[in-house]
Amino acid sequence: MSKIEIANKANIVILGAGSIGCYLGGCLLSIGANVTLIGRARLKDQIANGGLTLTDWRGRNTKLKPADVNFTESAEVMARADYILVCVKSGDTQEAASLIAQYENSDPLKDNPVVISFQNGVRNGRVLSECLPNYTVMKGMVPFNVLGQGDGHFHCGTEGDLCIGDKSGQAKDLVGLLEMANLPVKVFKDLSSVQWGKLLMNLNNAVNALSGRPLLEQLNDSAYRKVMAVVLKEALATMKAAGIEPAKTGKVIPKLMPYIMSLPNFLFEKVAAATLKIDPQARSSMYEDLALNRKTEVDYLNGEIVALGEAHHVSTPANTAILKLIKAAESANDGSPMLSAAALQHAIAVN
Ligand SMILES: NC(=O)C1=CN([C@@H]2O[C@H](COP(=O)(O)OP(=O)(O)OC[C@H]3O[C@@H](n4cnc5c(N)ncnc54)[C@H](OP(=O)(O)O)[C@@H]3O)[C@@H](O)[C@H]2O)C=CC1
Ligand SMILES: CC(C)(CO)C(=O)C(=O)O
Repeated sequence: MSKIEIANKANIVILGAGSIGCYLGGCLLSIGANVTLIGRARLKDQIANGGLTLTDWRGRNTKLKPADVNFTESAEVMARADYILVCVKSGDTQEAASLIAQYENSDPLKDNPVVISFQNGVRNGRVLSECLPNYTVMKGMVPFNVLGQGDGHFHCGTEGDLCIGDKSGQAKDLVGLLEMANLPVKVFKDLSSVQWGKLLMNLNNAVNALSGRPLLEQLNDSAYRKVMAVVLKEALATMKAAGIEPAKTGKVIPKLMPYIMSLPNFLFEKVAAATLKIDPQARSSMYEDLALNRKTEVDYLNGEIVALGEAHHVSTPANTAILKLIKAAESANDGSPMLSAAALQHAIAVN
């Protein structure tokens, strides 16, 4: 079967059309794949008015007309899906799973759809599997950053290949389509170590959100990096105690990450020049959550490290402090607190 035939055949549903959902779904739509986005009215209206625009740091500039984007608020389309890409925030996974379950065995001629979690954190795949025992559930990992720019425009500001844990080859058609849409995919038998590796990178989400700075500016500041070095050291210690081996998901091997973060600027620039392909405007998804007064995923990122530390008797004061600062920012409902690196160092007791 040709890729175009596959494109016409596989029925792909994106559950949670936000930054990642619209970007993945929009890229797939741009090659003619059969995709429906399930999301909220506010985005439906934006897309109905001006369509969907996808840009990236390499110069992608894809514009989809309103009529070319199948966007719905109704979950009913899942009854006919071959693939469901779960792109909601971690706190909404349980509800997403319940919605999917409502359409179990809808089509007597087809198997239940393959469900793939394209979410951060290490729990979502498990939550979906537990709620959907009669489905094939796969873990996915999105390495790049996507930020909504308003008016149905989503910009991808960093590089990296998508990853999928697929031991049965059932994601083959989807992988073919993603690659055709210029979204390269690495397929693994088991994605757990990749997810723990990505979690290490995502520990910067909170620091970035608290700083209120673009990622590049924050990472180029040695004082913010010093905070990250401590956060990462703690995380690596908890993982070691738990027998978890995080995979390298960026260009640096995990155990070197705290050392790279501790380098002075002139050395960091040399070492990181090849690794920091970050658009000057890119920010973490947690920054976006604070800016839009939404609940963040901190419980599934730094909170995961705190929980792992508790379970394995490793103290995690820096991650605990960061977790508290994010919770305080969530309660304040006033966007990023724009904390200086000195304030963060003080909070996590770095001297
Ligand atoms: N943005 C990024 O750069 C990256 C994000 N990720 C991960 O990807 C996942 C998605 O993140 P992101 O795209 O930023 O999140 P967004 O908040 O931008 O998108 C999720 C969307 O799903 C909607 N939603 C939630 N539940 C439902 C539902 N039951 N039915 C329909 N729509 C629903 C949300 O609406 P509402 O807000 O109203 O609930 C929101 O619009 C997260 O786990 C994140 O960590 C990974 C790599 C990079
Ligand atoms: C791509 C990255 C690491 C950017 O911070 C991310 O996963 C996020 O923003 O949630």
